This record gives sequence, structure tokens and C-alpha cells, in this order.
Amino acid sequence: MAAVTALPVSLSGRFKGSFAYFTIKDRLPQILTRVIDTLHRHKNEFFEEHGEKGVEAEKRAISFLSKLRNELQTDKPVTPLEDELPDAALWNQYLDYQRNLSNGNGEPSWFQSPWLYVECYMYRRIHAALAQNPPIDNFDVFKEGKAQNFFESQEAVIALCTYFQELLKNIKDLDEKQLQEELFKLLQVSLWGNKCDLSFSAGEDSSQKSSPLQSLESLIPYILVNDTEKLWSLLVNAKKRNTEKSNVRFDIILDNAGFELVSDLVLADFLLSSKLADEVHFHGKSIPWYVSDTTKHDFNWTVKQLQSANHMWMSRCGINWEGNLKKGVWVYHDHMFWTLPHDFSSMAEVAPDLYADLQKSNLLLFKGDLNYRKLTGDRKWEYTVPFHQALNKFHPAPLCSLRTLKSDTVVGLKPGQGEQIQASEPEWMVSGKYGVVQFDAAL
Ligand SMILES: O=P(O)(O)OC[C@H]1O[C@](O)(CO)[C@@H](O)[C@@H]1O
Ligand SMILES: [Mn+2]
Repeated sequence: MAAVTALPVSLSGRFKGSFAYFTIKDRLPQILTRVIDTLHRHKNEFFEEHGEKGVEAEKRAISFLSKLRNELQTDKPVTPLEDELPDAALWNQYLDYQRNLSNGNGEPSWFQSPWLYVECYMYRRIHAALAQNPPIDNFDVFKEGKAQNFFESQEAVIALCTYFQELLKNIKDLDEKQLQEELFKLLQVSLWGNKCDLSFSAGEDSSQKSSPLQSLESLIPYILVNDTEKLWSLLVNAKKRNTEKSNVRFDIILDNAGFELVSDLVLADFLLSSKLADEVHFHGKSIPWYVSDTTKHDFNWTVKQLQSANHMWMSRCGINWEGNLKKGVWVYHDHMFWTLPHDFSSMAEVAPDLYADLQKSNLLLFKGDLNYRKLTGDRKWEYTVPFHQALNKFHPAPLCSLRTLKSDTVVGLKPGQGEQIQASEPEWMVSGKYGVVQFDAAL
């Protein structure tokens, strides 16, 4: 066998005092408690909709979740999934793989195993708690929080939609330089939109309150790696090479619903309206995930909310977006791979169909922190390791990560850059204050 370069160790709760440790110790149990509370609060609704059967199902789901919380807090071994959902076999194979990795050092468990694995596993078990318990099997325990985040960001959504509709009025007259400036602005809005996730704040309010466009200039110093120029060159060249037959395709691997999703949709609209792209493909989650991640339901709900909003520019956006979906120039996809525990370096093997689909894209935009963790394998990388190396052979197409730092891993920094910030701001990697626009040109 060819020599394999050793990868750094995985982030894990076994490193006491690390962000992974605190997440598993404090934040994950808090999230589980909130999920249980949410089910309690909906008891009457389940009764009204389904009668006694609904209440029985709620009780079973709650006891399953309490057991889960107890397993987590007492660092019990990770158990195989017992449901028959389509991805169960893959999860159980992954558990075997973790067992082999631990090499006789005990069973994989909440604090001993890789953080990425156990955290994903928790969300999969939350899903099982509901999915196994009809008639409440379609209930999304995170739905309310996502909707609330959307409504609380209303002013920011209005400001963004208004700005964008004004821009559309004269988009045809913009020269290349101006188009580039507008793209950079909307990329930054989409980047900082990633501050608004709900798993980071364990479900606490995390909406966009201020105007998303006003503060961009002052935030530029917080973009630690800024490859926007490279994105621009790629898009402009793709457009120049574009013939009638080959459409320029842009993919967005979505993260959170709420303000972040709206900022992604505005960016996608800009790419089409400026003719930098001919089609945009969105990738969402097929089950509720990491509290605020976008599912197909959230995606459609958001477009509908904008469409029916009592504000001219908001509804104009919504109407155009619905039109894009109908015309097929916007396409929504979901794939089970996005909610598996695997990092992206195993996509080609585990989900070859998805990998092949992504290969058709001119540019993949990965939103958010979890996607960054999966891109880089959630490992203890040196800050200066090149992004390309950390991707560990995941290169389906040119790609870019737009991510605010909310977990302690980052690569591609200049020598000394990380250490310098660390000296004055020990929380810099997990505060969401810093971001990256990090590009990799593929093979
Ligand atoms: O929505 P995002 O940006 O992927 O962030 C998810 C959050 O959840 C975490 O995975 C921690 O629970 C962090 O890495 C991150 O703060
Ligand atoms: Mn998220």
C-alpha cells in the first residue's frame, strides 16, 4: 500500500478544557433539554391533532431523549442505531469503523470519540426519537426556533431586500468593477450571516438585528483569509468561456435557516441577475440538524414568507425566487450524506452519486462552521497548513468556504497570524467574531 501521510488527531471531548469538551459537557445537554421542553410544550397540540396516540408518542420520544441525555452525561459507549431509517446501516458501519480506530482502547463513547462523530450522532438520535414515534414522526423540534430567528431578523431582511431590489434596477449598466464590488458586498453579508446559528448559542436568540450592509467595511479586518478576488476571477473566466451549451453552475451547500438563508438566496439571485451564473443548486439537510440548519421545508417556507410579506421589496424577492425555482434555474437538493458523521474526504467513497453531482459545478460554496469542520476533518491542524492539504483529497470542483469561526480549527493562516490574535483574544476561534472566505481551486 502507498504510504499515507498521517493526519493530525481529531478534536474530541477527551481534551479537557477544549471547546469540544465544553460543548459535549454543557451545550449538547442543554440542547437536549430544550428539545424535551419543546415536546412538553406541544403536548396539547399533539392531543388535539392525534388524540391519545399523539400523547403516547410524545411520552415515548421524551423518555428516549432523557435516556440519550443520560448516556451523554455519563460518557456511556455509543450504541448502534436500532431504527430502520435508510441511513441506519451506514451509521452502524461508521460505529464499527470508530471501534477499529480505538484499537482496543475501550468502546467509542461521548467524551472519548471524535467530537464531530458524537455531535452528529446526537442529532441523528434526536431525529430517531421522533421518526420512530408516529403520529408525531414528522415533527421538527427545531422549527419554532428557526421561524423565530427569521422573524426577529425582519428588519435586516427588509434592509437587504431593499438594497438588492435597488441594485437590480440598474444591474445591466454596471461595469465589471462595479459588479465585482457588489459581489464582494453580498459575499460578506452571506459570510457574516453565518453568525446567526442556533446550535452555537444552544438555541438562544441569535438573529441579525442591525442592517447587514452598514458594518461591512469595519468588519473587513476580521476576515482572516480573504480569497474573494480568486472567486471573482473564477466566475469571470467561467462566464467568458461559457458557450450556449455549457451553463455556468454555482452550488451553495447551505447552513442555517433564518437570516443566513436569506443572505444566501440574495447572493444566488445576484449571480443569476448579473449573469455570472446560469443556474444555482442549493443543498440542504434531509433531517432537522444542528438546531438551525435548513431543511427543504425551511427553504420553501422562507421563500413563501418573503413572497407574502407585507413589504414591497421583500415580496418582490420572494416572487422572483419562486419563479427561479419554477423555471429550474434554481434547484434544491438534499442528500443523506450531509447528515452522516463522515467528513467530506470520504464523500467520493460513501456517496459517489453526490460527489459526481458536485463535480458538475463551476464553484461550490460551503456555508458555515460545521461544513468547515467536515471539509477539514475536524482535526488539530496547525494554523498554517494549506487549506488544500486539510481537504485531504476532497476536490470535486473549485470550492470556497464562507465561515465564521465557532470551533477551534482553522487552516491556511499566515505564519504568526493565529498566535498574534490568540495573545489578545483567547476566544478568537470560537466567538464567531472572525471569518474566512477560503478558496481551493481543486486538483
Ligand atoms: O451553523 P454552523 O455555522 O455550522 O455552526 C454550528 C455550530 O455548532 C458547532 O458544531 C458546535 O456545536 C460549532 O462548530 C458551531 O458553532
Ligand atoms: Mn448550522
